[in-house]
Amino acid sequence: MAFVMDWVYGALSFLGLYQKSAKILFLGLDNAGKTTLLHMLKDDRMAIHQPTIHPTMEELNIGNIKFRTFDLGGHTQARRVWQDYFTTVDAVVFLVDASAAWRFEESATELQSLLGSDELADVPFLILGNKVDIPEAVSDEELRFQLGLSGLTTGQDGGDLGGVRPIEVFMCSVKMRQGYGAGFNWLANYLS
Ligand SMILES: Nc1nc2c(ncn2[C@@H]2O[C@H](COP(=O)(O)OP(=O)(O)OP(=O)(O)O)[C@@H](O)[C@H]2O)c(=O)[nH]1
Ligand SMILES: [Mg+2]
Repeated sequence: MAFVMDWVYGALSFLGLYQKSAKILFLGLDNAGKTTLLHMLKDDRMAIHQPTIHPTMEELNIGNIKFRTFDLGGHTQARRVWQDYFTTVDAVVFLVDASAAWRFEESATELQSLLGSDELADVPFLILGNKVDIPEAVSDEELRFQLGLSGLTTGQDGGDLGGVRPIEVFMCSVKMRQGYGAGFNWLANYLS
């Protein structure tokens, strides 16, 4: 909880300087935890959600800063509309269920196609390996390897990359309120 609040205030002071509203897409396969994360950020509680069928826009208004988040469904048919949301995106948060090894290949395919998209060429990607509370969840290194990200990530310290597109993996458990705060803190470094 403290971590999330740290992120909120950290990101706010950062974004506040620039009077910006950030448009953030939450993407990833169905069942990865996108809607759960969004509502944890919004309401700070774990709610049960139906699979997302229709794209949902949520505005997180904190202070005078507006975060516009787009939660898109992850099942195969819903993925077709992802690209309709790519214009003027400030960041992509891509969730992966780190405990579902049988879906890593499918997840890697979707992620690599997003990374290769012209419209998202300069957009920072925060990749969250979710559900580390489940014993079957793989390690950070294993997930990077499975997603084809070995050697492509830019470092968790959030430093200046001299124009290289920021990509990083953070392991987390939305359920346990762990790990994603650090990920958003990292991302805030690259929202200008
Ligand atoms: N154990 C565990 N379960 C989680 C965690 N985060 C989400 N879940 C569960 O994962 C399931 C799917 O979560 P959703 O948030 O609906 O997933 P989604 O990515 O929005 O899925 P779609 O809307 O179908 O694309 C739910 O049963 C959540 O309770 C976590 O950190 N740990
Ligand atoms: Mg959903």
